[in-house]
Amino acid sequence: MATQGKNLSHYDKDQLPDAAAMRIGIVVSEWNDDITENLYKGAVETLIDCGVDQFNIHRMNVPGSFELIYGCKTMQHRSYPVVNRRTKKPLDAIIAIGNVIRGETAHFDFVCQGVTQGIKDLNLNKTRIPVIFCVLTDDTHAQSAARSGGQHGNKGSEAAIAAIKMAAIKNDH
Ligand SMILES: Nc1c(NC[C@H](O)[C@H](O)[C@H](O)CO)[nH]c(=O)[nH]c1=O
Ligand SMILES: CC(=O)[C@@H](O)COP(=O)(O)O
Repeated sequence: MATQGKNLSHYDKDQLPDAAAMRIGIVVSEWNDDITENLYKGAVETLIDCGVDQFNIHRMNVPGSFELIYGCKTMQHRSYPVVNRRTKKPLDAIIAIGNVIRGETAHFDFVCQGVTQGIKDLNLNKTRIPVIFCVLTDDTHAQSAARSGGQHGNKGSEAAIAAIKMAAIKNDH
């Protein structure tokens, strides 16, 4: 089902695992920040609505979507200082937030392919911390706006739900 057939912000809290003790990292690209900030807002609001403590949500900014790979890897390996200094416990999941909009050249295709493959690879490494793909790859700004708090909901909210579900899988195995 394409996004047009569903609302990205719809979820049922009663169907989710307990997220009260979860620690979530969010890496945010600064390219198209009008879109990525809305995605971040949607993700944080949903995480808190589902029981995640706001002090257990850790943010990192990177220049563009291609740098999401390095930023998420840094968080995974716990070298990032923001990870809970007191408990020194690793994160339970990471959300990668970006927005790539097609331009005049093939750069769009290479950035999208690179980020997709890079984030896929991060889900295969030894840290076992899942990285959620919250990268809008659209032909127009209007499509991105519709998916970051517009008529189709907010992909940031969808990513927050995925992060909670995957964190539970990580912690149960
Ligand atoms: N055109 C977009 C980019 N391009 C920048 C790359 O992501 C990267 O930062 C640069 O190539 C340096 O390594 N990034 C986006 O996130 N969105 C775009 O639309
Ligand atoms: C995805 C991009 O890097 C793209 O927005 C850059 O635009 P252009 O292809 O016109 O240089």
